[in-house]
Amino acid sequence: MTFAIDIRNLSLNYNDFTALKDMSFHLEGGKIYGLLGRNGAGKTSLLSLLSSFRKPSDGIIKIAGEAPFENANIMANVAFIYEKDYSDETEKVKGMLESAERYRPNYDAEYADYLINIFKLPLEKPVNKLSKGMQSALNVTLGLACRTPVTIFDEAYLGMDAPTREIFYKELLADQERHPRTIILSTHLVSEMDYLFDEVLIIDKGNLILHEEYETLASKGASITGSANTVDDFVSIMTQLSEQQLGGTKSVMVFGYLTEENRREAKQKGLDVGPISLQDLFIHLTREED
Ligand SMILES: Nc1ncnc2c1ncn2[C@@H]1O[C@H](COP(=O)(O)OP(=O)(O)OP(=O)(O)O)[C@@H](O)[C@H]1O
Repeated sequence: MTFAIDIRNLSLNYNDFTALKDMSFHLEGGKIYGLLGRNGAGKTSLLSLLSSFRKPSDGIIKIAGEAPFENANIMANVAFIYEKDYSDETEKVKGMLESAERYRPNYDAEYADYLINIFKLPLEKPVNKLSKGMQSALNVTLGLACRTPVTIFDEAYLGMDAPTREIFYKELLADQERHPRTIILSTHLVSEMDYLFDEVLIIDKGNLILHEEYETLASKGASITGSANTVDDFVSIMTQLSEQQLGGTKSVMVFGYLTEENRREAKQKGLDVGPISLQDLFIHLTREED
């Protein structure tokens, strides 16, 4: 089951500080959405609104056509997985799984056992005695096994080592294939996780500055390299993200779709056209002006 998400003119204020500004977007659901932004951009603020942890200051949130705040029907179908403080959590891993099974209608106990096994989590250990990475693996296990129509992972990998993160990514893709839902992943590990995303949203200082399909985005930028004058001439009408020059050779990153004709022209002029990564785009789109 997948739920669509509709956000219209959404704002969130913390007293006199505006964390989210007049944000609007639509997620049709059934996909993996990557949510990117610099520190303090507003990712957790947005996700906590979607998860009904907070009420918007202004604007409308609709999940499956309904406002989620204090709406038990919607809240049971949205899971928000984030780095919780488990220092006082004396419940055993086993007990946490049992609570999830009681509360979440789509919970798959067999799949949870499988994940506990591959993450090597001890069922009989109290949660506050687990290492940080193990606590994250438990969170991810609950997030995946609950199979909620909207599942939100807010930097859920924190503390996990690289092999454990790999297991998480692999399981996420495999389970999404079997049981498509609306998954939102907020992350700073852009180059490590970009292949997971169907669509990408970038937030900067409380504004949504980009929402694109990952495939479109990947073809939307390019690096143009060659002799400085020729490069300057070629990119003069394009949106330029950054440039580097070494002697007479220059490389400019541009944002925007290059047509077949553009590419032919570049080739004729002896210019190299290379891809740019989502990480490059992200860095340049959210760079502070000097
Ligand atoms: N409870 C709060 N009271 C006041 N300001 C807050 C509160 N929570 C967040 N903020 C502010 O709102 C802005 C957005 O914070 P948020 O946690 O949503 O950012 P983020 O994109 O998740 O950042 P990070 O990547 O560092 O986790 C920041 O300037 C932050 O200081």
